[in-house]
Amino acid sequence: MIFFRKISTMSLESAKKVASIKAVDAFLKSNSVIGIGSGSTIVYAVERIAELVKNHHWKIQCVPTSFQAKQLIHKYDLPLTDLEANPELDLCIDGADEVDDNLNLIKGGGGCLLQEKIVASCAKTLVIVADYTKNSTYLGEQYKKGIPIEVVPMCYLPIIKKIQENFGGTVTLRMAQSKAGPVITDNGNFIIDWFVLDPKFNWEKLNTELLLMPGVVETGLFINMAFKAYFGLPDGSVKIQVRKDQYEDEA
Ligand SMILES: O=C[C@H](O)[C@H](O)[C@H](O)COP(=O)(O)O
Repeated sequence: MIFFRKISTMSLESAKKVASIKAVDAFLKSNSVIGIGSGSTIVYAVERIAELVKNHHWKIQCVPTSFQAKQLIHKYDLPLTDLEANPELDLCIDGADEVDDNLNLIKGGGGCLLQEKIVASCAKTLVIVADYTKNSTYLGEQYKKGIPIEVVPMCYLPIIKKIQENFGGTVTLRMAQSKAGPVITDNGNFIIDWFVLDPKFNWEKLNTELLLMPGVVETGLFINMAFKAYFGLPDGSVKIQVRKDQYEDEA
């Protein structure tokens, strides 16, 4: 039993790695400013970025999307920058918790959605790297942990109540694992997770309505933002998916 579990964990990690390598090889160019996403998959992308930068003496600058991303940039000795020095990015590469068939995303499973969305919104191109478990037809098909929403701490309870009353489902405050109390984001806020994943939802409209609620800082719904997603598959190959309204100029 233990043996089989180990095999399946290894293949998931390899899937993250092959997807990351393929995406970075396709999109990374010298003299560019890159947004670095957060999570476990992005680690492989940063590893590959560092390899290419070192081997080809490329010049790039990296904008982090979280404390973790900043640490990764330092670890791999990549040049760190920010949106003040570089308000426009050439590329942002990031992971996702789920990707639907038109490249709408759920993000924030690791609590990093706000800076991720800001940095992605400043990039010409957002590329997603993920393993095969993230590749869904609709949001909520496989990701069962709810939609992460970052909120101002003082009003987490009224927001929970309003979301439940207005949209249904249940919303929970995300609690920390190794600390008493809630998860505190890199921005000093709380995360609530909304458990209603109805495939019939108009996610764009819903996202706008959530963002209009005072105290909601950002949602983990990334609608019409990603250009291309790379999914590592169990057999070692990579599936590439492009947003339907985008012109495909690179296979
Ligand atoms: O808050 C976390 C971020 O949105 C991550 O990009 C997302 O959770 C995917 O992470 P992972 O690559 O670990 O699945």
